[in-house]
Amino acid sequence: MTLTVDALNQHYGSSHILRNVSFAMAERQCLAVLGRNGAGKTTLLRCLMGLLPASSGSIRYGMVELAGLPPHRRIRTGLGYVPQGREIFTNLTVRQNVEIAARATGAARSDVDAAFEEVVALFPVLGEMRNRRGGDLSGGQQQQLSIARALATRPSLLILDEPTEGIQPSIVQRIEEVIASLKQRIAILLVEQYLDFARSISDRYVVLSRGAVIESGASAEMDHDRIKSFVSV
Ligand SMILES: Nc1ncnc2c1ncn2[C@@H]1O[C@H](COP(=O)(O)OP(=O)(O)OP(=O)(O)O)[C@@H](O)[C@H]1O
Repeated sequence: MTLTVDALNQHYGSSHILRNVSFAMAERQCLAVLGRNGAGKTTLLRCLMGLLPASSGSIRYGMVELAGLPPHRRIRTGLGYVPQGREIFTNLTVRQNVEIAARATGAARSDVDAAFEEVVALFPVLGEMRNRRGGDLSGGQQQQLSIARALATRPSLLILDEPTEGIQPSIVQRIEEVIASLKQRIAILLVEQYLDFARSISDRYVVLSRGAVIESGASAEMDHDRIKSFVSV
């Protein structure tokens, strides 16, 4: 299914944050969203998920208009979300975190077991830690759990907000491998500070600056130095 964002605007009070943001991404495509801190990337993702109300504009996924739908309905249409800062349930076990996500999409018990085994195949550490509380995991393990939880809803479009931010290098590599392995099976919308990874994994990119799309194109044709000048502080 195609995601089509058209003339999306968002305000925090009187601050106009997203300004007529428009882009489209095809089924199974990977889109990198680039931009400096404060450019509006997280705000864009939260609007896509329905966690923040957009002021105007359209977000269509396939035939469904998402604008106005609550987050759980967007998840049912196929959107999965890995928020910045992970936001796992710290008092629940690893297994319960995944289970809650799987059940949110109406999965039966056997599907929940299958969903858990699938994410353990991607992130073996989560199998070893299945009975630990989320809050007792390291930051990198929590990030893996956050990705696992999003995958347990079986998304056709996975939206990730800086999944490798502040994570130790060995785990960054595992996370990058998993994202790469998902590519071409599902669509991926990735906010990523590491330009090299963003460029290598994505098919297309958009650059946000002060809440507006100022550049977009095919990642293979990305001019590294030019884009770097847009995204570095
Ligand atoms: N709750 C809020 N109330 C008011 N303004 C906000 C709020 N959250 C974010 N903003 C402002 O909206 C703008 C966009 O922020 P956003 O977090 O979307 O940027 P970002 O590109 O994701 O940056 P970062 O990489 O730092 O997360 C910033 O100017 C920020 O100060």
